[in-house]
Amino acid sequence: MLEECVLADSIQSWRHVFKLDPDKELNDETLDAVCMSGTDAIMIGGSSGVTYENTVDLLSRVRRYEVPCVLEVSDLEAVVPGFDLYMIPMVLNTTDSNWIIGQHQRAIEQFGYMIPWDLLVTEGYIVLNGDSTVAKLTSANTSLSASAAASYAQIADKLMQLPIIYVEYSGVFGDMEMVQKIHRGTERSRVLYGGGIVDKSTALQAAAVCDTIVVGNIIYRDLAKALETVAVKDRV
Ligand SMILES: CC(C)=CCC/C(C)=C/CC/C(C)=C/CC/C(C)=C/CC/C(C)=C/CC/C(C)=C/CC/C(C)=C/COP(=O)(O)OP(=O)(O)O
Ligand SMILES: O=P(O)(O)OC[C@@H](O)CO
Ligand SMILES: [Mg+2]
Repeated sequence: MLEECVLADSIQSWRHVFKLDPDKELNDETLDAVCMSGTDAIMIGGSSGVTYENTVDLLSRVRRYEVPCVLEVSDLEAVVPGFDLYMIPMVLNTTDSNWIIGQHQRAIEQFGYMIPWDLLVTEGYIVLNGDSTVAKLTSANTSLSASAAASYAQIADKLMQLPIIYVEYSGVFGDMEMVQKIHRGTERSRVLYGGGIVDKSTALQAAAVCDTIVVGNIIYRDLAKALETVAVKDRV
């Protein structure tokens, strides 16, 4: 559990994050290896099938460990108290305002005075894998040139001053030149990259062009390969 005074600032030092999906089965042995791996944080989230029940269940299991645990909010029904931080995605390249501000407006109206604002961290998502569930769900315009993607990132960094830009290729390894261009054009926002990191090699390639890598699906397919990715923490 993080100390309150360093909560939101702590993301500035993260190099590696494991993302766990409450909608997927994970045995205790695998969870133990993930939580004890040396990763900087566990992010709980998914784009479908996330419920209050499966989120509470996973949080309570991760809480047996000291590693920070944050919730990436994708569904209001699954907002569970007790996380270290709440990551709030806004999809910058959506064609439907619901995914950039609509759900957020309704959430704030519904939760009102209960919102622990200090624990909320906004993520400007740039969704780039057109075949992913998240791209389809959010009607993202994924056919972007590198300069178009970089300009979305500059909106997040300079106009909106968001703490995080999340370059999301969920399911496939992305275009590292594009990620590098996004990163180079960003001054203040931390650039997270996720998608198709499946071993030490892909982890190192991605880590070279962003601030923080996020590793998801491989945990469920090949634990040993997933654990290799933590090696990025040894490199500057
Ligand atoms: C008392 C207490 C604890 C209160 C909590 C306070 C709180 C958190 C209040 C809510 C404040 C707020 C503004 C909430 C926003 C609500 C909301 C639902 C916003 C919409 C978020 C959004 C844009 C969702 C779209 C999907 C998305 C971007 C999800 C992020 C995670 C993601 C991309 C997972 C990928 O999942 P995966 O399953 O791997 O996907 P693929 O199948 O595509 O591979
Ligand atoms: O599941 P993968 O492809 O590793 O992607 C991680 C994360 O960016 C998903 O939101
Ligand atoms: Mg996933």
